[in-house]
Amino acid sequence: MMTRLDPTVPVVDAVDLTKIFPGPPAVNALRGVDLRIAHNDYLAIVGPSGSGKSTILNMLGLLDRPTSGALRFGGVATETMSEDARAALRSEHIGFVFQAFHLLSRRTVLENVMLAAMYAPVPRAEREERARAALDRVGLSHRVSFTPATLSGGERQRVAIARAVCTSPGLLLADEPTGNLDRNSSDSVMELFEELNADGIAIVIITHDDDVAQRAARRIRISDGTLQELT
Ligand SMILES: Nc1ncnc2c1ncn2[C@@H]1O[C@H](COP(=O)(O)OP(=O)(O)OP(=O)(O)O)[C@@H](O)[C@H]1O
Repeated sequence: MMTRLDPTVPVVDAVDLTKIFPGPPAVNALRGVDLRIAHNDYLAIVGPSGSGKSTILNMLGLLDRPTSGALRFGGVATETMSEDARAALRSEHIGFVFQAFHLLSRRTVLENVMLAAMYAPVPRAEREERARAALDRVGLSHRVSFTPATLSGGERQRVAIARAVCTSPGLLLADEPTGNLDRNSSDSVMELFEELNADGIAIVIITHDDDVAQRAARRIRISDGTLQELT
């Protein structure tokens, strides 16, 4: 069964992370990064191209390992974990949203969302109900049997968000989620993030859009692999 993260423990506590891509030439993508994310945080990461935004998001999402440093997820040390154990943590506690939606074009909206539940410890009998609830949550109950191609960009991103949250993760990681959207769709995605955050999901979002960054409660600038908290 699913277990929830303890809200009194940071969702992520990263200390002195470095990441060196060996190359050649070797790239120091993260240089001594400390980052603590609380269960109610809403954090935007901004920074120029190549500064390390995707690299840090991949660490937070347990998709990649640091070269050195420590990263605790929900209070649990992840450095010494097997890939299988990391994948299990990821599918249970972390939702991902991408700029390009990454929906399966031949599947319906409902099937796309149900697929996320298949990879998480959600009992088979609960998957459809969970997926329908998540789609209701993002305002797309009337689109369950459509295919992604028939939806607007904003609707597609809301399906992707439903897919990310249908397993009730404690952390939502979003890489340029509004990068392909017009202002109106972007605003509705941001409203949704604010509601999800108020419901207790920690959110980390990479963005180039100042308006999007301004709506986050916390902002961090990354430049050349070093973090700076903005006030
Ligand atoms: N697999 C890799 N092998 C070698 N170098 C890499 C690899 N991945 C990233 N890098 C380098 O690490 C640095 C940080 O890359 P990263 O993708 O984190 O930047 P970013 O801030 O996300 O950029 P963008 O905004 O363009 O997506 C860059 O110099 C990049 O070239």
